[in-house]
Amino acid sequence: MTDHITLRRPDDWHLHLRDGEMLRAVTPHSAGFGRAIIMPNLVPPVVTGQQAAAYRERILSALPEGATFQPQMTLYLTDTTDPADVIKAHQGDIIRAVKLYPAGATTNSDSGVTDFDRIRPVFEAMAEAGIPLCVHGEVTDPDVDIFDREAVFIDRVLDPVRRANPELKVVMEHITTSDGVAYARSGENIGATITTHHLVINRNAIFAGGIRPHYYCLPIAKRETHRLALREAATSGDARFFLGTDSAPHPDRAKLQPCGCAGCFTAPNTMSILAHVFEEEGALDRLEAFTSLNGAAFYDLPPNEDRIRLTRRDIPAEYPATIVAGDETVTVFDPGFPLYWHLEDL
Ligand SMILES: NC(=O)N[C@@H](CC(=O)O)C(=O)O
Ligand SMILES: [Zn+2]
Ligand SMILES: [Zn+2]
Repeated sequence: MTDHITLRRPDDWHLHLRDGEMLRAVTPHSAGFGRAIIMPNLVPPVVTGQQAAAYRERILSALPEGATFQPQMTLYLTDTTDPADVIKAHQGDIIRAVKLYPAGATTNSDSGVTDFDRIRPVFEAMAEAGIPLCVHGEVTDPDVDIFDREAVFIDRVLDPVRRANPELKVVMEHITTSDGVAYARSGENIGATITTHHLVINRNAIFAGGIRPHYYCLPIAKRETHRLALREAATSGDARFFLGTDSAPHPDRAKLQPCGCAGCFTAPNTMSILAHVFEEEGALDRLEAFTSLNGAAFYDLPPNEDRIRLTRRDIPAEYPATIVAGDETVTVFDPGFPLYWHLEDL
């Protein structure tokens, strides 16, 4: 049995680091990644190049000594985003991508896009400059069942946007369904991130013996057939699929509420969980493609040069059940199985 694997340093193509005390508490847990696409859904959101540059500095100051982590910033697209500002921020090497949240789809998305016609000039400018659009792909129509919102988004929004802008590079963020997998496979200029937790849990986990707020995230976990489709895609080696953990910390106080926040905090144990999943699928030799090669290639970046090692030991890796952020605690995602793969920095 394989007992260790060496990978190029992984990247996380979808990450929430928040701000303030939370930023300082969670950033060290992602510092072992080479790069990460940093989500802009702060309060208020990161909408200008200037705000992205300032946020980048705050992230860099929260890194532990010696970390090589490079935050890749994004702008939060609104109905009033100025195409010229997007282009300028990209040319100035401040941003790597632009993030589309349909208004109201998820955490801190109130300023998201309500009118796709108004932002057409932004898409055109991005397509021309080769700036990827990262999409939270769920419709917000309350008449659409929450488990169908991704599939309906593909038909009603994503496919029309891509037909109107075939040159626009699009990342379907945190896909959760076989529909998402099939759509990502269907065309050009498209990629899809898959989270760690959606490879592990299906929707039963949210209701196992009672309500489990720490397994509630958006898009919500779907039925088992979809989890299996995600596993197949992630472990297939297909270059269109890559890791975006969507590690999304919330204070436990905000999760454990009558109306609790969506998000799973997976940064501390992601690589150990992924090694477990890929081993179960007999695909350890394709873990590096998923975590360290495919995403970089999509973003036209070279893979990281340095390496990490994962070693399988008899004693499970230890990780904290919660971390402290100022006066708050944040619960770490519990995959429900022991983690025998230990991560070492080389
Ligand atoms: N994934 C989540 O459940 N939550 C994310 C937002 C998002 O990525 O949609 C967050 O910012 O908390
Ligand atoms: Zn999202
Ligand atoms: Zn997210």
